[in-house]
Amino acid sequence: MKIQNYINGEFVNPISKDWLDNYNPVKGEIYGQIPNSTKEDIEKAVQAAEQAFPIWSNTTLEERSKILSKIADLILENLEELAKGESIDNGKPISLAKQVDIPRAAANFQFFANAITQFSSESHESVGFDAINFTLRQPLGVVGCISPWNLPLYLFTWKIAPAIAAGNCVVAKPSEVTPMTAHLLGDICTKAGLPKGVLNIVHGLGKTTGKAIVSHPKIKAISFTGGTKTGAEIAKIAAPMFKKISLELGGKNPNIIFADCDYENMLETTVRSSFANQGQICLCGSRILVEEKIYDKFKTDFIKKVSELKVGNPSDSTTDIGALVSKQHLEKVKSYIDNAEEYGGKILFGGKKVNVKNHEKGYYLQPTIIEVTDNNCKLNQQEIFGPIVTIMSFITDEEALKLANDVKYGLSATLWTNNLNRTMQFSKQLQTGIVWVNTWMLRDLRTPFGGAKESGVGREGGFEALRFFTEAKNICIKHD
Ligand SMILES: NC(=O)C1=CN([C@@H]2O[C@H](COP(=O)(O)OP(=O)(O)OC[C@H]3O[C@@H](n4cnc5c(N)ncnc54)[C@H](O)[C@@H]3O)[C@@H](O)[C@H]2O)C=CC1
Ligand SMILES: O=C(O)/C=C/C=C(\O)C(=O)O
Repeated sequence: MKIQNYINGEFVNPISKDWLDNYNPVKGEIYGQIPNSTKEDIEKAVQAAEQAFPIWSNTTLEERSKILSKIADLILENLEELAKGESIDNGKPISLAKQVDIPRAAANFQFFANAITQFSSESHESVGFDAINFTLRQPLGVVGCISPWNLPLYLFTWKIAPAIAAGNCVVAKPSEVTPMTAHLLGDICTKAGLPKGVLNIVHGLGKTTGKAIVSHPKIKAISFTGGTKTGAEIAKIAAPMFKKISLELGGKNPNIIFADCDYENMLETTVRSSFANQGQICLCGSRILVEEKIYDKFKTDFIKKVSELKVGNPSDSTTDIGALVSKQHLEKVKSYIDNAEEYGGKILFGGKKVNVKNHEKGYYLQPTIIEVTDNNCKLNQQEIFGPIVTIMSFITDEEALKLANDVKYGLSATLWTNNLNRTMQFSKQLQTGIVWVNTWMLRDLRTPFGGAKESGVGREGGFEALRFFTEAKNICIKHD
C-alpha cells in the first residue's frame, strides 16, 4: 500500500517521487511505502496553508466548532479501521487502540470544538487614565505540528485540534514509523468539511521533512512531541528565528510507593503504569521507588502480577503486551537488558525476546523488572522507553524525594500514600510538570500538560494550548 501526502485537500505523490518502506512490527515485514518528502513538498503545503488562512481565521467559532465536532464523530465511526491502522504500524494491541488511542483522538477534537467557544480574552479599565485595554487573541498563521510513534493519532490530533480550533492552518508530520492513522485522518477531515489547505499532512523523515517544517520562515510556531535530543535540535533552529515552540519530551518518571497506600489499587495501577503500550509512553513510571517496610512483599506480588501478562499477537483480544515499534527500537531497549548487570542491576523477571506463533519475525519482548541499588546507574538515568522498569527501596521521605528528583528529566511523578501532609510536601517539591496521587494517567483535558527540566518547554492542554496557538495583542483605547 502507498500512503500519499495530503496537501490542499488532495492526496498527492511526493514531488521527488521518492518513497520509504513502512514496516509492520507485528510481523517484522514491510507492508507499504510512504513519501520521502523534501522541502519542495513542505513549500507546497505551506502555500496551501497560507492561502487557506485568511478564510479559516475569519470563519466563525461556531462553524469551526461544528467541523471539529464532525471530525470527532467520524473518528469514532471509523474506530475499527483506525485501531487496526494504529496496531499495524505501532504493534500495540488492537484492544488498547480501541479503548484508548482512537477514543482519545476523537476526544481531542471534541474537547477543542467546545473549548474554542469558551475561550475569551481579558479587558482592563485603566482607572484614572480614561483608557480601556483589551486583549486580542489572534491565530498565528501557519503552524507546524510534529508527532512521535508511540501514541500516533492520539498525539497528532492533540496538536492539530487546538491549532485549527484557534484559526491557524497547519503543516503536520506524523512519525515516519507510524503514518497510517494520520493518512486516514486526511480523508476524515475532507468528509467533515474542513476547507482545503487548513490541514496539510506531509510524510517523511525527521532530519529532512521535519527539519524543513522547523526551518520554514513562514511557519510561525512548532508544537513537537518526541525525544529530548530531537527537541534540542528543533530549538536550535527555531529559537533564532523567534518561533514559538512547545516541546513535550522524554521522561524518567518516579513511581513512589509508601506503605500507607491502598495496596491493591497501587499494585494494579503500577502494572499498568509500567507496561501500558509496551512501556512506550513518556508518562510511564519507569523508576519504582518502594518504602523499605513493604519492599519484599511488593517485589513478590509485583513479579507475580507481571508474570501473568500475556505477550502476544496484537489482534488477539487477550493480549496485554504487543510488539515494540521497530527492530531498531527493540535492539535499543534490549541493550539495557543485556548490559543490566554491568550497570549494577539484577533482572528479577523477563529480559527475553518472545516468539509469537506465526509472527516469528515480530518485535516482541517480555515485560522486564530490574532491581537496582544506585539511582545514578544508566538504568535509572536514561530514558529506555520500553517494557522495562527498575525497582529500588528507600527508608525516609527525604530519601524518596531526593531519588525522585535526581534525574535530568521532570515530566511526571506518581505518589502512593494516604498521608495528606506528605502528599502536599511531595506535590510542592517534586520537580515535574505532573504529579499523580493514588492514580496514574487520569487525564482531564483542561489541565496544563508538559514537563520541567529536560522534559520540555511550554504547556499544552486546555486553554494553555489555545494560548500557545494565538498571539496576544494589547489594544489600549483612550477616551474622553
Ligand atoms: N517523549 C515522548 O513522547 C517520546 C520520546 N521518544 C524518545 O526518543 C527516542 C528516539 O525515538 P525517535 O522515534 O527517534 O523520536 P524522535 O524524537 O526522533 O521523533 C519524533 C518525531 O520527530 C521527527 N523528527 C526527528 N528528527 C527531527 C528533526 N531534526 N527535526 C524535526 N523533526 C524531527 C520524527 O520524524 C518524528 O515525527 C525514543 O527511544 C524515546 O526514548 C520517542 C517518542 C516519543
Ligand atoms: O496527553 C496525554 O494524555 C499523553 C501524552 C503522552 C505523551 O506525550 C507521550 O507519551 O509522548
